[in-house]
Amino acid sequence: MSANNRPPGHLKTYDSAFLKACRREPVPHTPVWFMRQAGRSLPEYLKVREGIPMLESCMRPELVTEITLQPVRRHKVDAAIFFSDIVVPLKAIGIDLDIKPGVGPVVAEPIRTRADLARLRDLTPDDVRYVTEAMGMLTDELGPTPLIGFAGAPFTLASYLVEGGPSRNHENTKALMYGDPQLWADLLDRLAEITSAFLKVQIEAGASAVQLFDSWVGALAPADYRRSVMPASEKVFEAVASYGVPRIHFGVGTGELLGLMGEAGADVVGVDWRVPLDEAARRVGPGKALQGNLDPAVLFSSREAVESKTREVLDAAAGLEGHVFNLGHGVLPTTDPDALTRLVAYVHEQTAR
Ligand SMILES: Cc1c2[nH]c(c1CCC(=O)O)Cc1[nH]c(c(CCC(=O)O)c1C)Cc1[nH]c(c(CCC(=O)O)c1C)Cc1[nH]c(c(C)c1CCC(=O)O)C2
Repeated sequence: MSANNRPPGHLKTYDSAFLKACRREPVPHTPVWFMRQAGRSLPEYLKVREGIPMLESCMRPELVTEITLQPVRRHKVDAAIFFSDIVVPLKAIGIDLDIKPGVGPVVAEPIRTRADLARLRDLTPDDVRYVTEAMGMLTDELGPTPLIGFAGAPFTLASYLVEGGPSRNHENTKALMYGDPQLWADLLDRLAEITSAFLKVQIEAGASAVQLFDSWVGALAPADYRRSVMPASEKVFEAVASYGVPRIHFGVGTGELLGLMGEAGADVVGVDWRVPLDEAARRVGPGKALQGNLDPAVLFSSREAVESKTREVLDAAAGLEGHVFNLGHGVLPTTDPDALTRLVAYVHEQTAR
């Protein structure tokens, strides 16, 4: 895509360290952002969210704008992540679900039969006008700081829909995947359509990059991933390829899947803390940047320990084509926000070129 037909948000942010690292170009310093950087670790977040249910807060553009900007102001991270949730597009097409505090998304009537599939209708931009509106406000406020859009990947969304809520073993999901491969494929294909439409809305509203969260796909063996999940994730990446914005792909416990997750169509592969980044680069192969991968629990230890574990991540990343510093999963709710602010400064200082 040439410079003059890039989406507006992308144009202002094109030369940011974050987008350069995603494109594997030289950077002034290693860019940093944190999954779940907006949220319960920040007192200013708890204050503005008081009395407002999670899903409702995602539908109020002024509030979404404020919450998205909070960690950028406080920590000086190199990118903002849009404040929303992976279940927002499902809610928007009429699925009866809620996000229960301390639990996660809960679906009133799980999707398990062919008849249930009919409840997953297409998502149109009109269904999520509040997203377009919030992103417009945000890209104005953020100026040269990139805004990351995101969506849940088909497998992770299917897990919530089929189980009816969070699950340790994904037994109902796997029962469907192994027991009725055609219904499973049709379900994932439906979710790929919805996810693609949701990402397109965000890119057109000004997102400079998108992240596909396949948080729970690490529960699968590589052969099952390749056969039963990868085609749907590939469809999502393909659907947004022509925009030319970096596509990030992340999951937890995905050491054995990193190569395939890159192959699915990502420009940047997110890595949790279990695989060092140099080893992850060997698994992913050339032509992709990596994102990660400090253990979020490290932030509960001493300042010296945080710095030494961060140094380990930076050393392992030294030979990478492109590196975006992040945690290996989301910020834990009781993290000291000052530890995050110090971490951003430390990575910037250690990698200044
Ligand atoms: C699996 C998943 C979900 N949601 C998301 C994922 C993928 C990322 C991951 O692997 O963690 C993605 C997500 N959810 C949220 C964001 C906002 C942007 C950011 O990263 O700062 C993002 C990117 C806000 C949120 N989403 C949620 C919160 C907490 C709700 C609150 O503050 O009341 C936030 C800030 C709720 C939620 N929503 C979900 C869970 C598991 C929870 C936590 C439940 C709990 O422990 O209370 C589903």
